[in-house]
Amino acid sequence: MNEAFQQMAGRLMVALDYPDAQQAEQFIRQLEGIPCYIKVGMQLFYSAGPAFVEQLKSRGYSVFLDLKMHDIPNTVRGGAESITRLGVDMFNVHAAGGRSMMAAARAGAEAAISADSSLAMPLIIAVTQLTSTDQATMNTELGIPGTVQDVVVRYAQLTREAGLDGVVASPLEVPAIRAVCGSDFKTITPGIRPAGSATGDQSRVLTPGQAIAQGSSYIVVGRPITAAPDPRAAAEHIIEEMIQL
Ligand SMILES: O=C(O)c1cc(=O)[nH]c(=O)n1[C@@H]1O[C@H](COP(=O)(O)O)[C@@H](O)[C@H]1O
Repeated sequence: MNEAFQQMAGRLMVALDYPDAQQAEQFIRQLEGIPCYIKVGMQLFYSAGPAFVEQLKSRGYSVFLDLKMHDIPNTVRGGAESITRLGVDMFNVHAAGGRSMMAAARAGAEAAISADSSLAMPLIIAVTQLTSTDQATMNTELGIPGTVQDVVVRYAQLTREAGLDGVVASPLEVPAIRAVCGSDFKTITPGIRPAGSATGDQSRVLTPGQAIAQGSSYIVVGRPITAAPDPRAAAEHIIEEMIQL
């Protein structure tokens, strides 16, 4: 495993969308030695709980806890404080909760850090428009007018003004986000589909190489790795593609 591979592996977030700790653990063992980021989402967290996250951290993994908080500011503040105590590297909220809700997430994380100086400040990220949402759904079902790209950029600006570190968006929108929010503002991009793989419920997709070429800070990949006949080979193939572009 050369240096370029190791560095790029750190920009691959593998979504551990499994029903329980045992199945998640079996999968992780197949990726042993690949220094990728691990994303724990609702399915696994609601089943395996904080203990599983703490165990990943004690084994040296970088962990993105994807619980997409969206609630009143006081509740999100408390949630962010509890999440930060788990020692995760990144967590997220919905930008649709608004500026004060996002600022409350930051305040909660800061409260946890000031109570325990052994903790590091996690990156706090806001979801703009889910990558499963297409233009028609956003306009008609959600009642939000305009293009997806314009709405995503507006949410990204609001996220930045609220003091958060970056957004979740499709890789398609990354150049527009970077143009407005700058290159230090993180872009976390799911909606990744290697050429020829099933899109499933995702709408706004690009390949791993295209996403890196667009400027994504991190790409999030679930089923193209977890459902592959050989997950380790699938992950390695994706990292090689990321390096080449
Ligand atoms: O916040 C996320 O991670 C997220 C936001 C979004 O807009 N779209 C999205 O797919 N995700 C997550 O990214 C992962 C994508 O998984 P796959 O579609 O299987 O590659 C899932 O765990 C989703 O929960």
